[in-house]
Amino acid sequence: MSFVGESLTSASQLVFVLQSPHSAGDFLFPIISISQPLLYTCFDENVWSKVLLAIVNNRDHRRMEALSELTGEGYREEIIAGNLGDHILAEYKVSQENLGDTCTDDFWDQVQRGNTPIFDIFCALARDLPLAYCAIKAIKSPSKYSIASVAVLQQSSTALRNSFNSILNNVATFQRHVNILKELYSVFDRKIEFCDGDISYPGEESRPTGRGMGLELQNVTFSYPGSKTKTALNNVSLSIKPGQLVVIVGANGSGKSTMVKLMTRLYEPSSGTLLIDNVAAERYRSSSLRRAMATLTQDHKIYPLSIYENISLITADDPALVTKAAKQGGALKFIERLTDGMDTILEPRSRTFNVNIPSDPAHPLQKQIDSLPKKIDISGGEKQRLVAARIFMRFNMEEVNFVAVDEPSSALDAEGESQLFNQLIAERSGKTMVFVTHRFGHLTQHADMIVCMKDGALVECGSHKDLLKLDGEYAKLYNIQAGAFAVNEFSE
Ligand SMILES: Nc1ncnc2c1ncn2[C@@H]1O[C@H](COP(=O)(O)OP(=O)(O)OP(=O)(O)O)[C@@H](O)[C@H]1O
Repeated sequence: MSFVGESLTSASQLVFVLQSPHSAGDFLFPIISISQPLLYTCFDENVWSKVLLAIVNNRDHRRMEALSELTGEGYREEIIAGNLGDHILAEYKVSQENLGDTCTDDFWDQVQRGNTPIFDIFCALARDLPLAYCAIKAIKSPSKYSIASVAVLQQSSTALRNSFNSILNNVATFQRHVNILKELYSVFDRKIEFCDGDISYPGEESRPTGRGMGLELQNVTFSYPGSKTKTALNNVSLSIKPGQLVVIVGANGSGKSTMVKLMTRLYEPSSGTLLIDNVAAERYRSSSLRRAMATLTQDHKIYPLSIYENISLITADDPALVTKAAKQGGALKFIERLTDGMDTILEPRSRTFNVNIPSDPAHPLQKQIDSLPKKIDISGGEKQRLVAARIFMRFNMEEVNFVAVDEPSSALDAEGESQLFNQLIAERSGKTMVFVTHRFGHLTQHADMIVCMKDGALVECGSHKDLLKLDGEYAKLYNIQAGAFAVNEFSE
């Protein structure tokens, strides 16, 4: 309908121009009038009218994109806890240097820049050609063009108004750009609320502890930023001795993960104190403290890098160590099944731009699209094994003496879970370990201490036997799980 409407409008305008007393019989004028659209149609290099596929295949550029994605919200806690910031930055710089002068601008910007302004200048001139034509005619025969000259004047004033408008728009755009620049530089004025200490861990002041880390929470209360009324932890005091295996249990939302986040210094207590090896935690330089910690949580993500780097990113580039960690995490079998093994990128970042490509699978560009690297799906449990391998990589390092494991086994099968826990326990060689779990069977009976949480408070603390005798919250949770097995046995 729109096409028909436009065609009718054009035809009637053409008839009007041809019948006009000033241009009767003058075919040049209507041709001049439509010269601009004709120029565009014949000579414009318009990508939208083509069938086109553009692919970013520069390895370094793709790596830079993947690394910069790691600075996003979703990975933040993990990157901070793993002390990965500097490493990612260094890797990014290497790729940036490899990239050299290669342009990284968006595809459309590059196409735009490829056009010289000459064509646009011709088109702009063509737009004003009818006006110039009328003016020349009016000068040549003033008596004939007295009314037309008024029209010309009116058109000139319209043109003047348009150009003035564009100047004002430019001023507004300029102001907007100045504001964006100001915002950019205001980053330097941001106050960092997290206070970093100035002694390294293990420092001279921290007690020599062998291989484990001693942690003590003294009357710790914590509310998440933004939730002013609800406290996630309420006046919690707990002492974990170097080398102890501690299991934290409790109902959903009782504050278990929060406690681990405070111990690993992802958050600071709102009040109360955290002592690490008898020294206030905030006195340590956080990077040195985190080098001594390894955390495995349920939220760990797969990085958009190769499997090898997913395991080794944090530490050394040593294939033997990476294979050992993959084995310990229970990931080696499924990695070996993948065509590219350790080099597989599970979630590759590929940038493509396609225009007007028919969905016909036989079309050559459609075949190209199909041959691009795709996301390789692995199961939730396999992902968790991969993340576990990453933690083993850190775990195997001499300097790590505190390991926090926050319910990483939700997607693991029973065998995978028991292997993971057994490996961690067997190889802990004196490291302090804190496990958060809902499944009691494997861990609580090995634990030196069980901490039972309820509504943000520490309600019970002791060994499995002690807490069962107490017949309180822990016994209630334990009996629910034990009862489930009893019912199953009975029904069989
Ligand atoms: N990022 C957050 N912002 C605000 N509130 C939060 C945040 N994370 C947790 N909370 C709240 O803090 C309380 C304790 O949460 P936490 O995750 O520590 O519980 P949990 O015992 O680990 O639970 P689950 O067993 O479900 O993992 C909950 O009430 C929860 O809603």
